[in-house]
Amino acid sequence: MIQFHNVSLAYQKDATALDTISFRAAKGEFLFLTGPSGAGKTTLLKLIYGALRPSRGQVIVNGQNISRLTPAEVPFLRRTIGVVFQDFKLLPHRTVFENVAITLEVAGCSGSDIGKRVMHILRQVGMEGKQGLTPLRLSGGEQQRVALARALVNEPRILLADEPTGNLDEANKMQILSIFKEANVKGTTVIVATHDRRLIEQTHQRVIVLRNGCLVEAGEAGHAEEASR
Ligand SMILES: Nc1ncnc2c1ncn2[C@@H]1O[C@H](COP(=O)(O)OP(=O)(O)OP(=O)(O)O)[C@@H](O)[C@H]1O
Repeated sequence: MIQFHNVSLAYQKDATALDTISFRAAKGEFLFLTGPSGAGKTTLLKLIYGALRPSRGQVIVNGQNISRLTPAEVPFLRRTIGVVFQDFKLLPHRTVFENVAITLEVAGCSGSDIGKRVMHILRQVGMEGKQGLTPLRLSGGEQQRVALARALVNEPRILLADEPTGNLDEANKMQILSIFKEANVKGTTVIVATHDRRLIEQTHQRVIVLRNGCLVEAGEAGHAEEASR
């Protein structure tokens, strides 16, 4: 499902953010991406959803080579990937409902379908009753849940989450983690970038460790045969 072959990424000449990274994530796998600040976690996620193209090597997502996608093909790739950004990227003047509905509107769903699905996912993340508020009236943790709802509402094939529990207390962290697990059980491939060692230890999932742009540990592939397809 996701394959990196000797991938390097330099934002500028002589400033390598990722250096010769190779790994595979199988369909339906759940893995953590960790490493110190500046190690390259966000950069790696950006390569998966086509926001960056590798300077060298190949990134293959859903069987497509990211470097070969035309600008018109990128939105189709993105519709299969839900992303929870580190800074949430919620639209400040739209309501919670509208922020989540956007994913479905872009995918061309009908109005009544959108209403049902948005309310269902808002219930799942514990945000029912707050659908009419704008993000500025929400706490950091609530904004994080809305970002998660927006990423999951279209039942993506891949979920990428960048520090998704940063602002949360322990109880809320566990709730978010259980939402990830539920999506994963339904078949979504989940990649979570985090500094949170406790979160990683509690879940016993595969861990990829980056340091200074290099992959220093890739864990065990959960579904090796599927990964090689
Ligand atoms: N847009 C950019 N232009 C230039 N350099 C960048 C850019 N974005 C990131 N970098 C550099 O690339 C390296 C990797 O950054 P990245 O954001 O991927 O790290 P990270 O592991 O996600 O860090 P954090 O845990 O702090 O979010 C860092 O040295 C960073 O300074």
